[in-house]
Amino acid sequence: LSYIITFLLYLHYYILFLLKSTIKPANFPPGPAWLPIVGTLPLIKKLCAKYGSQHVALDKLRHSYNPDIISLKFGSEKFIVVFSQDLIKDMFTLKALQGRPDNFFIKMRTNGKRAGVTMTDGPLWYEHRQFLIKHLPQQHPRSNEAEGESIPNYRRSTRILPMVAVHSARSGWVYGKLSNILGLMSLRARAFQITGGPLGFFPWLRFIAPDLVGYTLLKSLSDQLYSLVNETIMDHKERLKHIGPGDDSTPRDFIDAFLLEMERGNETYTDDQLLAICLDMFIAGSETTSNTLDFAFLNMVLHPDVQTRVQEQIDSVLGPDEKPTYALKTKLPLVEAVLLECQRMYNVIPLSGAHRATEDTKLGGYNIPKDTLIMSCLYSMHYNPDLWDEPDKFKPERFLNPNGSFNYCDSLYQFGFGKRRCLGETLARSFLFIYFVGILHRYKITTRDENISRIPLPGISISPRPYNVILVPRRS
Ligand code: HEM
Repeated sequence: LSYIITFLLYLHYYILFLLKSTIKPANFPPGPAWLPIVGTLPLIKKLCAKYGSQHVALDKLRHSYNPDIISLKFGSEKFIVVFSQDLIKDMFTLKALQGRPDNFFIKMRTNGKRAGVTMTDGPLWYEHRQFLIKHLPQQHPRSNEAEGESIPNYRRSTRILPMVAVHSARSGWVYGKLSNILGLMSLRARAFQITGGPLGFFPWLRFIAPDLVGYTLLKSLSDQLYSLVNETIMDHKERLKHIGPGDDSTPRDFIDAFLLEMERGNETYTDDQLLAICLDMFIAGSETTSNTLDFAFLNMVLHPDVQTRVQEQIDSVLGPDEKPTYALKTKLPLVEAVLLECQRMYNVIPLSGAHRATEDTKLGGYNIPKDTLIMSCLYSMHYNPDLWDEPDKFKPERFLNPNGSFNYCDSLYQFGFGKRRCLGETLARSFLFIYFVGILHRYKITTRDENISRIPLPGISISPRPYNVILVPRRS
């Protein structure tokens, strides 16, 4: 009898627990009902299947609740998604909303530890973000190499950009070791949505269906990245053995600078933290930059008239044998306008990485309890007809004044905003500019493919569906 009573008691508590998990906090933003255990996961999965991607699904869903802000629940994690420019700005600037989530999916990148910059918060994040900004090159150090790039190589080059950022070795050295890892990174970007999916909320699924939930892929990627970055760090350590710790003039790159700081005894500067930062750079900077450039070339194929105008402007400032540099930016306003319009229409991170409330706070008049996760749907903002005239149309001229000069616009948040704004922004912008100009200077890009899709492939970062192009050299 005592067994039965114990069982019934447990069952009672379990049912109470299940019921409690469906109750929303007071004055929480509106959203779909929460089911026990899974929350709103099944609904979002269904909407993703219907609309093809998470950002479009959420953009549609908001109209049934509040077009500016909605709430969701994935497993036990409470999520808020914001859509209007005002609330997105608040999310990026309110001090209480600058934390990062701390779940299994996120910690898998760093061998189960909370380390690095992109997914940490508090004093560790602040200190290391500042250090990284100080030691990152603000432009591609070998920008002139773009001039010699062939189309097949530009993707590879942009994808190793993060390695170039932390490590000053010749790119050729890095290329040789990276091809497999770059392939895995693409698979990772396609296999997951920005929220991490079921693996983030139900980590035990990795024991039941490791392939299905993406665990095998993530493990293989993090093992290979770890080994590559570790090898690079070991090379740096070997060299620094012969150099005194007090010698500030020696750092060749970010890794050197970090190792010297370790030698000075600064205790948050550890091997794990250095590895994690290098991995962060790969994950944050690789697919984002190369996919942005892919979209830019896609738009040149789709809009040959714009391509011709861009080439005319490039030819007016760059001789046939000259190499592009980032300094040309002010002389090529149309190039800037085209690149920004591509980033508006095909923002590679349409749902920005999640922030976490570090204390109870308010957003848009609603209560946001501590540890709630918040994402901004940049896609909705970049297609908001109140901010953009005919947002579905490719119109680079929206970034130009009537006299053809560049027209700044403050409603484009492709790099985020506020204290967590992308710290690779300048590097990425210089890369995009130099490769875009370098390739259009040399080639006319056309296609015979009549069925090029404008609908991106979904994932953590979106990318164009594969398309065929013909490259016609512009000079013999
Ligand atoms: C076109 C290319 C890129 C785009 C569109 C992009 C976009 C973004 C966005 C939207 C964020 C999130 C801001 C937030 O959560 O509030 C971010 C963060 C970040 N990005 Fe980028 N990024 C790009 C390239 C790069 C590159 C090349 C690097 C480094 C080499 C980089 C490093 C980072 C880092 C470290 C963070 C985290 C900052 C933090 O949490 O403090 N990104 N990026």
